[in-house]
Amino acid sequence: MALKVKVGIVGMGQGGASIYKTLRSIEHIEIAVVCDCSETAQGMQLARLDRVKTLSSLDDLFKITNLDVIIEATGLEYVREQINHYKENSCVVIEAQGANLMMHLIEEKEKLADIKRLKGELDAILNSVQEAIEVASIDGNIKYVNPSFSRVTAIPAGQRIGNNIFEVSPNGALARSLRTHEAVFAHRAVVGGADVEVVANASPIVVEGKMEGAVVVFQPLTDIYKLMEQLKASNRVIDDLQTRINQISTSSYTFDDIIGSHPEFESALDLARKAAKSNSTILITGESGTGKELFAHAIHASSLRLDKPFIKVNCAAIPETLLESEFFGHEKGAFTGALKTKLGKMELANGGTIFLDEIGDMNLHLQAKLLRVLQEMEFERVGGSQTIKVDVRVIAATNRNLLQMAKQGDFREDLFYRLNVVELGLPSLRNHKEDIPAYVHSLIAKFNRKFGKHVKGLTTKAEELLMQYEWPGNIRELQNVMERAMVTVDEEIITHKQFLNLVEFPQTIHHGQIIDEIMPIEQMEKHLINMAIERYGNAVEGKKQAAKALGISLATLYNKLKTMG
Ligand SMILES: Nc1ncnc2c1ncn2[C@@H]1O[C@H](COP(=O)(O)OP(=O)(O)OP(=O)(O)O)[C@@H](O)[C@H]1O
Repeated sequence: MALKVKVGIVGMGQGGASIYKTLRSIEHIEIAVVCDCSETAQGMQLARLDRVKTLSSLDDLFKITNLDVIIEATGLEYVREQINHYKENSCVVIEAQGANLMMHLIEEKEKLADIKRLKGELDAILNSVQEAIEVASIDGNIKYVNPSFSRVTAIPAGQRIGNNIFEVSPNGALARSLRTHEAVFAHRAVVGGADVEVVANASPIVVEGKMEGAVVVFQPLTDIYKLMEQLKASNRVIDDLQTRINQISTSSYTFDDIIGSHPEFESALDLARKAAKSNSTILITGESGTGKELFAHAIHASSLRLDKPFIKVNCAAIPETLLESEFFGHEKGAFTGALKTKLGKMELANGGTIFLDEIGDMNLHLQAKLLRVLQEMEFERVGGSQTIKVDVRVIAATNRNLLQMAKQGDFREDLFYRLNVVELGLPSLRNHKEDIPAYVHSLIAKFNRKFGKHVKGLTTKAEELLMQYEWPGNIRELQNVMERAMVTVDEEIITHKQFLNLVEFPQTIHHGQIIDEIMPIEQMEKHLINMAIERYGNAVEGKKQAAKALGISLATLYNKLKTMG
């Protein structure tokens, strides 16, 4: 441990107290004793708080040995004389004036240490910043450049410092700021003495209200361009992710949402549940409204891919010209309007399931491409050359007879067999009418919630009516009819009249039955056509006979069936 200087202070009024305060913070000084004839002197109280020895008489002070220094802070002649007379020989006496000078020196030294510390910090900052910095005095004399200045301009500090900015870079931001005494922002210029184009900001350096010089901070344009490129690339990634997030959906239904216990329906459910666990491609067939999409959702939701995307593509709804790009995505500029790269549904579905609804409406060209994807799980974006590999499970659905279409050349036979690994045929509602009460029950609960009603059920006659009807639109049609009935009903029980009064609701006409309600002719026509198809069958031969029975040509029947949907 370093030896401490032992100090005693005599006179602890204002002057002595301030000397005391300065000395007590200095590490190598030990204030051994303080002395004042007044116990209440300002410095005496301070010393007592610090547990420093306090004395009220000089006689006691002289009894203390080994003091290195006595500071005389009373300013009184006789006190000084006494101290000089009685002190030990080795002890030095410093008078208050001298002590004050010493304090001043100590303070200056500490300020200097502060400045040095600040300079060290500033140096570290200036050396580490990426921007180039140059400082000049008011007459243009270059005083300082940081390491980045030399990196950007390739001019070593030694060659730059000492030059005059008005000579080496008269048009730069630094010279301008020195001339105008104002800050200069985003100034583009070529650094004098180097061939580098930069963007600079300069500011005057003002000390106590007086301008003493200026400082310039600049970056080469290439750095800025690089940053802009990086920013653009990041934005592209963000855009792609955004598009992904917007487009990715997940399945919304599970098997729990599917109602139906008729044996024919139940066996379809069984097959779907089993197929869900495998990775096989599934072709769901069935008339419109039989629940094909609902099944596709449920299959995805109980497959191993459930937390991956479920992407639906309605092949009939997308214009043929866009189908390929919707499917496989496109590169920026692949065609007019392709302003940016877009991921296709196939890529978005990666890891999950793609549901190809109305697959029978896909054109032959795309069918060929789809076949390749199914076989190799790879494709290229429209306008792109990079092959993209994916892992997608395909569920396709159609209400058309794909096999027949394949035979007529309207659908690729090889694709049909690829899709038809598991064929899941959903029965028409008229083939499992026994499930109607269960559907009705669940629909009443659903629409009670939706419309805030308290409907409890149907009259027997109303239920009979629903059971008699053939439901060409299947469960979707039943849903629509129930919704309309629920909107209009005011009672708690829906009667058959409720259904008859619904304009759109077609009435069942059995063979030989007399029509007792007036209805629009168009509606009547629909019934007759349905009746004929029902009687003679939906196959081409059946339709020929139906047309004959209705007294119209086969083409007219097809047209009418098309309009009826
Ligand atoms: N078994 C069922 N249980 C409950 N709701 C069903 C059932 N089947 C179908 N639905 C409902 O009927 C409506 C039509 O079903 P979905 O859209 O799945 O039929 P689809 O066969 O895909 O029709 P389309 O061929 O016209 O696209 C949906 O609102 C669906 O939730």
